[in-house]
Amino acid sequence: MDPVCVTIGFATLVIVCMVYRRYTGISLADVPGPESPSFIMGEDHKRQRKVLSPGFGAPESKAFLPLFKRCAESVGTKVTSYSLNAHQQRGHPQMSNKWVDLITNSGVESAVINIPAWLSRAALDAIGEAAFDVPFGCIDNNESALSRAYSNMLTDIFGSPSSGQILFQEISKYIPYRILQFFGETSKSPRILRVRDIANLATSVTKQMVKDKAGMLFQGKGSRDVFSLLVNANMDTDAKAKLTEEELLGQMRTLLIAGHETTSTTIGWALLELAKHPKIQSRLREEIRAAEAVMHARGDTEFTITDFDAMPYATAFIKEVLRFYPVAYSVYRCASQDDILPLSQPITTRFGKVIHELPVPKGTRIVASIAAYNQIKDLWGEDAHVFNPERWLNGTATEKKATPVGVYSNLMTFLGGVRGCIGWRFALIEMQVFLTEIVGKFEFALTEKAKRIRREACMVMTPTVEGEVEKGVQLPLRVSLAPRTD
Ligand code: HEM
Repeated sequence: MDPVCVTIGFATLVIVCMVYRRYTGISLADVPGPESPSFIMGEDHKRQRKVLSPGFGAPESKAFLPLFKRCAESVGTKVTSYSLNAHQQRGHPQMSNKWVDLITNSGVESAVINIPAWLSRAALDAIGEAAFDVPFGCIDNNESALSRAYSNMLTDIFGSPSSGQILFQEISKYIPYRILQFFGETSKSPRILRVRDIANLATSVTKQMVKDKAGMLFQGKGSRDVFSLLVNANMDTDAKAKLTEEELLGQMRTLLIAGHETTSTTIGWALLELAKHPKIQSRLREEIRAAEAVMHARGDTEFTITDFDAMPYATAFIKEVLRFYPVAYSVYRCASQDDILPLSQPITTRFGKVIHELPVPKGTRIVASIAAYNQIKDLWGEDAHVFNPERWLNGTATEKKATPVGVYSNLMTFLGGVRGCIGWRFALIEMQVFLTEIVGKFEFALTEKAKRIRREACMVMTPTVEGEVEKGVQLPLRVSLAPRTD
């Protein structure tokens, strides 16, 4: 079916459809926990979303800019615009500083770095501090329990399922939930064991954080992290709408997962495109350098959101990365009621009938492809299948769409409607900060393995190497220090 058909009326679908709890089997729900917003439906979802929203507004997300910068860059960054707590003021070696060490110790002025292994930990540190005000220290210690638990998590659990596993997922919808739950709790399958380990660790980490947080908030010491805002919003909510402790834990576990793997993987794909396209890389770096010069001229040492907004090429590049690599490539829904979906363009069925609307009977399971929508030629131009940031500058992608969708730039990457990504601003700022920091400092080139990178569908679109899929997430790029003329 033409992708247009899949996506027409997408926004309507999002509103009328519910997350189909068991579509992907029990394992998915068990990672963030059944009480997480991703798996809650209807009124409960509305209630949870209302309490969570104050933590993700534009000012709240912007306030994390210095923190993201610190997680991306080197020791002892001077934090200016956001008053960090004692943990956060403590400078510790961060990602790009460690890369400089690897390059200088290599003896050949460049090093092959497996990018996701670093970005995932840096993003985990960022979400730890931004969402919970807790320094996880994953960049410093890749042997920490959290680093180990999340390393290769998605490929281990969802990557390359066997025929038997696909069959099981399919028939699981006919198995009563309690039996599935029992299976989840007792199975010795390596994938289910992995889910149980992560779920247990996430529960114990989040429980401890809730305990610490409750104590601090009780003493009036809460800060501006998302969880403090969440707990405060929950306190102000009337009794009926309040979240239970289980729900609070579910929220935190969801943020841990939704908030780091998505953003770090997107940044990884961005670096791959830069390695593939040296001209795009140079142009982006030139714009970063020019913006640095402006920033230094006014006596600042850090970019502000206004600086990022004044970088048209960087903005176009990030939009193109989000279009070309929507890491959450599909969403899964089940119609909660009969509906009829109007089509903006008629389609011809297999039997030659031209139809202008699609009937969607209650119970229909829908896999809506975000990746397909983001490459519709009618919307993005004839070269929609090509990575080309220029489309955002020359008008192909910037024209006002007849049916605007999504929360950002008509892209479906963060979805839209009542279940759209709550963390999209947060993700965008994190990407701006990480990319300007690392592209300003480092140059990226392809390695032989990077020429064999494939998109692995494991809930998040992750990079693996063709012929080495069993090794999990890999994106080895050759990294050297970017030349400076100033
Ligand atoms: C590039 C980065 C990201 C992408 C592409 C992305 C994409 C998405 C998508 C497509 C959904 C809808 C999933 C569905 O309904 O099946 C979603 C939901 C969600 N995202 Fe994101 N996300 C990103 C980053 C983040 C970050 C940084 C956070 C938090 C700090 C976050 C928190 C959430 C939450 C809590 C939900 C569930 C919302 C709800 O059901 O009400 N995401 N995201």
